[in-house]
Amino acid sequence: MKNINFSIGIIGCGNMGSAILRGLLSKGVVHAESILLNDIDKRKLEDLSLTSGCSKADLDNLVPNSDYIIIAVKPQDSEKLLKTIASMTVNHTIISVMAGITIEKISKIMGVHTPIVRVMPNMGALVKHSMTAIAFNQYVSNRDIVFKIFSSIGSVLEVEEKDMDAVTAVSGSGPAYLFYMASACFESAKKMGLKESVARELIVETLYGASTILRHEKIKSFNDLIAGVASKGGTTEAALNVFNKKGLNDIFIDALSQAKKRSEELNQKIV
Ligand SMILES: NC(=O)C1=CN([C@@H]2O[C@H](COP(=O)(O)OP(=O)(O)OC[C@H]3O[C@@H](n4cnc5c(N)ncnc54)[C@H](O)[C@@H]3O)[C@@H](O)[C@H]2O)C=CC1
Ligand SMILES: O=C(O)[C@@H]1CCC=N1
Repeated sequence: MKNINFSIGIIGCGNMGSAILRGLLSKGVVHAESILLNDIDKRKLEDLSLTSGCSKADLDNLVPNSDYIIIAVKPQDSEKLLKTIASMTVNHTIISVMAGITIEKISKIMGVHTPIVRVMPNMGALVKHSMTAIAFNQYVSNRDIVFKIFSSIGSVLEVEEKDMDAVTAVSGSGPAYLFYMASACFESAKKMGLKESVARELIVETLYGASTILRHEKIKSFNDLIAGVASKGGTTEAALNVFNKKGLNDIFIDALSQAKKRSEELNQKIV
């Protein structure tokens, strides 16, 4: 990817902030010298700075020297931080990856004309397979750069901001649902007497194969894909009958709607 001349500040270098950083560097979107890092956890910051070659910076150094500021702290930690950086920003583009916090809330603190991007990536970012949804306010002029930043960690999709809480429930939290399912299959495999190493290999490769099929067969319905596995009167059908009888579909609907509701609640917790 062609290197472009702009600078990025990342505030919050935990799971998501550091995954974005690695994507940016490995895809050559910006050089390490053009990225500044900030985190209240000094040890984490030191380690990441050493391994990435990016400088650490206090906020009063990071903000004036970054064109794009990525906020990757927990939503609950954001209000004080946003208030602190509000007085230092001029023409900066603020990119929030925080669950729940709306563009309206951020602009209330940062100023109404501030260019703001609300982004929802996911943990696929660790292996450059994030599904990242992006919503802009009207003041963002350089959308291409935002797409480039997040293309470095996987796929990107522009969405309407009103859909972001649902997106968060579906793809933001989504990897955890699949890990949960993997864990449930693992427990069940062990109960049936399989060795842990065997069970893990079976589950991991099965998920990998199934997600690869999903990607290749984008136009096939999910039900057709299920039908391709489940023979009439066979083993899969026996398992699916239990899912249906116990209402697993409704459990998913309930669970994801709780995740969406929580995203909305997080927004109520600031200003
Ligand atoms: N982990 C995930 O799968 C996803 C997370 N997100 C969002 O990304 C954000 C970060 O989540 P994670 O990386 O998982 O959390 P994390 O806890 O791993 O990282 C947050 C980092 O922010 C730092 N921090 C806290 N207050 C700070 C402050 N005032 N100034 C500077 N640094 C500060 C913490 O020390 C920590 O290193 C959250 O808002 C979350 O909603 C979005 C999509 C997926
Ligand atoms: O659980 C959370 O709140 C964050 C947002 C999506 C994934 N992790």
